[in-house]
Amino acid sequence: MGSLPVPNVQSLSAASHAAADVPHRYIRPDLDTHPVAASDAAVDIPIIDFGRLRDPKSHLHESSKLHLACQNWGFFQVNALIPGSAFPCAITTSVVSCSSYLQLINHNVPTQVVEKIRFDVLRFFQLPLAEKRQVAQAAGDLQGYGQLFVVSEEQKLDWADMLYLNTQPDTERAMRFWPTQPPSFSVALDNYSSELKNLAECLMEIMAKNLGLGMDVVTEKFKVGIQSIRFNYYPPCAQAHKVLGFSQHSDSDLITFVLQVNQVQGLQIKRRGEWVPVRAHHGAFIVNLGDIFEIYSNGRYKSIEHRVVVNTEMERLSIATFHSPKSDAVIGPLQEMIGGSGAKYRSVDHESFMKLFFSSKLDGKSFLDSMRCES
Ligand SMILES: O=C(O)CCC(=O)C(=O)O
Ligand SMILES: [Fe+2]
Repeated sequence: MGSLPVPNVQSLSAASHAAADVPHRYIRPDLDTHPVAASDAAVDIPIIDFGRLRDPKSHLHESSKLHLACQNWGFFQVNALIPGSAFPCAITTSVVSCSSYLQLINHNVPTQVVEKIRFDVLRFFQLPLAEKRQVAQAAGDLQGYGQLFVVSEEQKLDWADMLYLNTQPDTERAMRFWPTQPPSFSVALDNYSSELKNLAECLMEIMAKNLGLGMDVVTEKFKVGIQSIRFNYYPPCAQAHKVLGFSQHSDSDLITFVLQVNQVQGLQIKRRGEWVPVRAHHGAFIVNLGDIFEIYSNGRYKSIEHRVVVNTEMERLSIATFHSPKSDAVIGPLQEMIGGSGAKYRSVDHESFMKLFFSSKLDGKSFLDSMRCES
């Protein structure tokens, strides 16, 4: 697997003060042709209360709201702020539905766990390049500091650097890629990883039940087998409107949680042919379903196409946490989901699925399209 070596974008950004300094491999001439909705397009955020989801008296009502939102969009926002507080206290989740997000409030992921990883990742990317390179990707490896999805010398490149690590199970951790600076990074990441795994399993259980699946399927298919975390660093760019921080793609996994580390927006989701900016609240998790969820549900819940734009003045940072089934799982429509219309996707083993994903250039949902059965 692995990715072709490319320049460090943080250094490029520091060196390219004028528009003409941005190398042509990052410039996308067709970017203007993709319509972008006004930045106030994402309004009316419906709220799902996680407490109400767990309360037998209100569960039915809340989970049917969640189901509708998943069916229509498959995009969530998990907000860690309570009104009037300078610090996040309770995690709230919102799901983007047809014209809105949906928020799930009252979820108790400890504030300090979120704040600690946010603080440490900022400190990591502020280190001098030589120090960050202590955990540089090795040739042929996905994990470490560098880039992913670069498969040819011709393709356009993303204006970003990243650090990618396997975090669950412990046996998948390659500690040589875990930063030792700042010194608290590993503990902060370990804590964050466990909390997010629990949160992912909680939400997936409710979603699977909403699809009519029994506890046996939940245990077999919706437990987190593999979790990996990608720290994204998008430096400012003198030609921000001509580059992308992250090419359009859908995630390959079951469910992803994105934490925007600082207050610079940039994530956009595709809705009815238009790119819609996602306004992440401070301390919010943005949750989206990945391709495996779409395949498992035989297309009832869809993964969502998204991309990241960058800023002329300010850096942007995010942490994306991916949850996939166990490595020996079969990735294909669940028997219970196939129904009369037949399987819409092929079944493959998880390893082949991941190899295929990481050896492709990111291009919208084209990877998932390659998994569709001929009709
Ligand atoms: O930076 C973001 O907001 C999104 C990152 C993302 O889509 C990813 O890491 O897969
Ligand atoms: Fe993504």
